[in-house]
Amino acid sequence: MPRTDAPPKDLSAVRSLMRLWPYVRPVRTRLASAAFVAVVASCLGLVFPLVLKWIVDGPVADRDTGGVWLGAFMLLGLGIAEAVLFGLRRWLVARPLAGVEAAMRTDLYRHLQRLPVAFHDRWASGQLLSRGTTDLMLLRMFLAFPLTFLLVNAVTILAGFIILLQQQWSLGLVLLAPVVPLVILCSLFETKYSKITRLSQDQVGDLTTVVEESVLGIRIIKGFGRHRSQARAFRELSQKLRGTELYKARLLASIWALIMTLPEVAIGAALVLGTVQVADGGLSAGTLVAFLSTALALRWPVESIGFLIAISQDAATATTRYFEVLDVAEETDTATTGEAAPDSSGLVFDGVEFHYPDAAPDAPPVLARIDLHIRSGETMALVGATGSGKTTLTALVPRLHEITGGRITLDGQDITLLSREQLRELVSVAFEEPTLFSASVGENVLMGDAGADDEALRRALSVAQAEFVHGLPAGTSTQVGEQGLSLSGGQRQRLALARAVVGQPRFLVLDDPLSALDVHTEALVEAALRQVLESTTALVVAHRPSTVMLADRVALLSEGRITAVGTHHELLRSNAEYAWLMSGADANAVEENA
Ligand SMILES: Nc1ncnc2c1ncn2[C@@H]1O[C@H](COP(=O)(O)OP(=O)(O)OP(=O)(O)O)[C@@H](O)[C@H]1O
Repeated sequence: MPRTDAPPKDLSAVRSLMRLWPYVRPVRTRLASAAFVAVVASCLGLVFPLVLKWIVDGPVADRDTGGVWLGAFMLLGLGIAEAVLFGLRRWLVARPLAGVEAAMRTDLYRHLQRLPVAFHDRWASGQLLSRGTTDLMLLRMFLAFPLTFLLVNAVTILAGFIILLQQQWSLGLVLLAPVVPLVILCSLFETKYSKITRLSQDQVGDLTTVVEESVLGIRIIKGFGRHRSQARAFRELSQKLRGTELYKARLLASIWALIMTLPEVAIGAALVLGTVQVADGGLSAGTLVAFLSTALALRWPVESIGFLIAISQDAATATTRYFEVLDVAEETDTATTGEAAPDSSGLVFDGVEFHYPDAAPDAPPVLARIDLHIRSGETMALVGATGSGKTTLTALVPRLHEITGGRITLDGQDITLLSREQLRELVSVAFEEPTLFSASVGENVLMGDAGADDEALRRALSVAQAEFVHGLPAGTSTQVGEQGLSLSGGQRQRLALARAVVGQPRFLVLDDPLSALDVHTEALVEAALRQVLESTTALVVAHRPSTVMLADRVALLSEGRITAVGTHHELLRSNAEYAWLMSGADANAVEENA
């Protein structure tokens, strides 16, 4: 399973979250208004004790029933106003935050499409999926709730303590006493929690990868009766995640217990001291009621801090994980206008060298000193033992991987100096593993040339001997299932071939495109392909003599080097490795047909 390669950057939570600013900027007015409304609503909660003080020291002490009713209506009005303001806050943030999440998800998807193949080789798909789903959901939750409430609670606590100190400064100081230990405890908690939250989110990514692999590989799992071992592997991973989540919960529970206990003890102490002061006549009963009501009103803002810090830390980790992907450089376009005018020299590999970015530094290159000239209009077959580097060589032409030495030219133009758009117009590819998308048959083929018309589609289907599509329930509009799994391997390969030829490219790169066809269909496709190859310059990876026969010449790739070039018959006579490879293929073909 490929894994992520980005080392987690040790950014503080605030610095990580600051990176969200470009996405939050467009909705900053709404968010600021929502925060303002929430601050007002929360501070309204602090007015209740003042009204209570007025009721106790005024109408209750004076036995004024009318005054008590007036106080009760004031309290009711305050309650309604508080509820309406909190509702307004929710309404203000809901729509813009859904927009922020959608914009971030779109950017991530767009960026993933532009990242080099080497990146996708290294990163597990589940890690990318979890960043685009759970991580973004965490971020939306953070922007909707903790971001506002950290501010709201801070303002409320500040305002509350000013009121408390004004009412009775000595009791206020008693309540302030737990602040210092709480700040120290919260900062210790944050450090521990940030590590465990990173681990948990990475484990969610690993779990997503396993689910995705199992769903895509369900045929293999069932075919080999591996469902029990797969389920066991999944259980082990989910147990690990469960352990991490339980540890997280324990951490959260312990900080929450401390955050709740210390203020409660302080309130208890203030209550005892306050009662003594009332008994001594140094404090009015109304002031003590107001004081204690204010302290109780501050309980939730204080107690929720642990929970808010935890969600903020989850969000900071999610932000780091999101930007780990977004910070990876996209493929660059180095197109220059001063490039030589095209000639008709065909496809030339000139001293090409390549090693995979993740290969060990001392490992020999996968391809070394490749010099190969495929003349304009010529078809060159590429033959070699398994693992000799054929697929790698074909992937270099459309720049799925960047060469690490030498150069490749198409009709005299260096491929690294062409824009990717120009390159895609010149070169078409079909791989051994034909990938189709959840779209109609026609749309899948037209991916090869978005501007192609119905006539071009019909011609491409005919060339690839894919006329079976006309017999499908909705013809070319028939939807193919995920990854084309509703079609047979041979049908998928023919559609992939049709996709490669639909744009009538000048250069065609085919990686053993006929491997999944039966002998009769292969003969038909070959006949049609022969016509296409006449008008293009082609490099075709071939394993069987029948495919080699389509080519004008053959290049033999051996351990990453071109060791012989010639016609099929020349090489059969003069090259033992080639003769062995071809006879091996023959033997296989005989076995297959037996
Ligand atoms: N993404 C990758 N990262 C590192 N090494 C790779 C990667 N892909 C392939 N290789 C290595 O490069 C070498 C050549 O692989 P390649 O797929 O090009 O061979 P091939 O000739 O096409 O084989 P086959 O005929 O079996 O398809 C192999 O040793 C393989 O292990």
